[in-house]
Amino acid sequence: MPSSHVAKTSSIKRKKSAQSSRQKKRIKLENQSLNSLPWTTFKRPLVAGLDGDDGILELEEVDGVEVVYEETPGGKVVKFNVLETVASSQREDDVGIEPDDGKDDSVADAVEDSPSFDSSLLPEWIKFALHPHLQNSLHAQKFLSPTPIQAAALQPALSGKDVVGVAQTGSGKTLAYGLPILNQLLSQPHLRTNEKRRLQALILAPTRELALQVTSHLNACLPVLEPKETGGEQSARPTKRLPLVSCAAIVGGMSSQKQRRVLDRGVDILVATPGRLWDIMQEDEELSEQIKHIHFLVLDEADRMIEAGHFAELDNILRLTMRPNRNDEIHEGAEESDNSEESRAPIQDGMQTFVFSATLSKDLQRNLKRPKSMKRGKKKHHKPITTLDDLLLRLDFRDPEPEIIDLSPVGGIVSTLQESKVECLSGDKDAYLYYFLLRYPGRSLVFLASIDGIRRLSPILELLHLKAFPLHSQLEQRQRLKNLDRFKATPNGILLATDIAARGLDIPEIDHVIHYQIPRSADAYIHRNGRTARAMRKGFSMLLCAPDEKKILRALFQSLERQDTELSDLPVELNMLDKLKARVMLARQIDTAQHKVTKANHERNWMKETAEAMEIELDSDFYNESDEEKPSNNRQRSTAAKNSALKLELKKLLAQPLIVKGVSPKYITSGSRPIVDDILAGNFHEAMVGLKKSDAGSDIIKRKKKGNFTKAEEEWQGLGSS
Ligand SMILES: Nc1ncnc2c1ncn2[C@@H]1O[C@H](COP(=O)(O)OP(=O)(O)OP(=O)(O)O)[C@@H](O)[C@H]1O
Repeated sequence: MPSSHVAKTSSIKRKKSAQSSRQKKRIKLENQSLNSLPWTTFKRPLVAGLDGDDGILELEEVDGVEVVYEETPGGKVVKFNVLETVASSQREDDVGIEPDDGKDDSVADAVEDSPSFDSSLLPEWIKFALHPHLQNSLHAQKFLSPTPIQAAALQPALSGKDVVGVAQTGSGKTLAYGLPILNQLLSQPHLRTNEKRRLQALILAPTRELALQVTSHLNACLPVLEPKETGGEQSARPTKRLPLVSCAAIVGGMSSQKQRRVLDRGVDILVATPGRLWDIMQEDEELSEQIKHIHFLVLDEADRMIEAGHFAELDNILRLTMRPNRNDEIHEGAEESDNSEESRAPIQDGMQTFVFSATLSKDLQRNLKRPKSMKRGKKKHHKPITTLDDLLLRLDFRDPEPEIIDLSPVGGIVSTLQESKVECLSGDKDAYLYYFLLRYPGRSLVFLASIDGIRRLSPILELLHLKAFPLHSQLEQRQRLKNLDRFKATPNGILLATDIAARGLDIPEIDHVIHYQIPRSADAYIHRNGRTARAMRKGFSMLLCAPDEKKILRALFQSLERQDTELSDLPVELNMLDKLKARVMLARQIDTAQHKVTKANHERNWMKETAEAMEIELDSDFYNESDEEKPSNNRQRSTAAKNSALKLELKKLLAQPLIVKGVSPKYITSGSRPIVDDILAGNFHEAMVGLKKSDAGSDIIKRKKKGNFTKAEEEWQGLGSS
């Protein structure tokens, strides 16, 4: 069992022994295999307890199971007896609802729980006639009206059409495709049977985090069926309630054993990253077979899936969803598929396809509109897919005229977003970033071009007492999720991320997005910015632009059909910046010195360990030299002393108040910038004496003269605070 996935069998035993033997006798026992036990995720606090857990990402427990050791001729055998009357609630947290084997007759109970809903409470949703469960959850989540993309996509999707939806980041695309799927599944007769569920919908997402997020988002719209109390002797024990619709995630980096178990029990909706899904499909013919018969196929952030290099897996998975004749056409001339025989099996003809993204080119949308015959003619000469256009043109839309809904704003600007830039030398970027983070406290997501950049910046910000968490592909999955959790739970937290965090992540209340380097493409710029200003909230983005990046910035804006001059310059208190530069310099020096010591120690230890392992004797020179580097020797002591001195100096600098030019902290009513009124009004900046508390967007607006505002800035002023 992987370390990230530990079963709490000890607690099972405890719980079991606490029961009265009288009750035990009355309960019928059924022997089951380990994988078919009614596992449920063990709820742990979000942040507390994350440390010291040996990196365990997720715990599972089973309730009502007796572990029995049986003596057999072959030795001792462990058996698991499940108490038939007992089962736990099936709701899982981030990985989705884990459905059961469907043998329990409480399914009918679940269906009877269908609530009625007073639709007049949600007048804006009435015309979609959604299932009462969905209306209930929309109301509970305070989604009182559909977002524009939901309003536009729901009608065609509910009436069975294929939909390609393009809408700005944070505009509610997940439910634009999710509600039609959930609506259909909630109304299906299969819920009234005890059969194992067959896969109905497959949602493909480019990253693990996005797949998990989509799963939670959909699960949040499903009713939570409380365990039902049974009367009489067993009244203390709840009976199992099956989820009406089960939605689970299959992603890399998490226990594949558990994910297989979830699949074995049957799910209605599978949200997956192509890589892990394909891995599992290789060993699970039944799953491949089920995918051929799905009713809904969704590609979320399809363009990113191409960037992430999931071509082969994606292509293989998509082939299974094609009708046989279409599959032949598309792959004519291409390599023979491993599944060519299977792909001739009858396919679910009524499959609906939904493709959603914030960025799909107009050309592509036009191409999708073209008659099928033209597309086919063109495809015959095509090589294997390498672009999004290739991929989408290969999708086997059953609908001859997929509904194309493009609500993307011109140039990708979200109206609630205020964009800005700071032009500075490369070497000054750390200081400007530090200035921004101190001047405008809030939750900030900083995008860097490389993992090395994150590794360099992370300790510097820590030395400056800022709470920064890294997120990049070389971190283990559990560390990635941990850091995301910490970032979400830390007020004024900072996430240092590569473009892995650019798409789809819906982290509430990100106030600022900072581009430490110019993003590689216009799409990346749009998606990165899309992590803030979501769901009509205000957001702010800032680009740090070095002289050699200006050309790239201009080109990037040209491809967005915009001018880079539209970006406002962030006002900066330059004398404050000088003080911050000194702190940053010191932090860098300390980090470099620490890095040198760690590196030297690593190398020395490595040499010694390798020599020992290979039973080689090292030269006496090595010991003489390395003796000099022992912690007790002079050189080491002097390095340590230097480091301590630097740290002390930084400590002093950090303790000194940052005072704006013209302010007299002693005589607060005098000086060229009297601060008494701000102090009395409680409107003073805590870290920078002499400045008012404010947000970056308002500071830009204040500096501009009336009439010089861009359209976006005018709209931004009309919004309330976020
Ligand atoms: N009808 C609604 N009313 C209010 N909030 C909503 C509504 N629908 C969705 N939301 C909220 O809006 C936020 C953004 O939704 P979602 O993640 O689906 O956006 P998206 O368009 O997929 O973004 P991205 O392109 O960045 O992936 C979520 O927090 C979601 O809960």
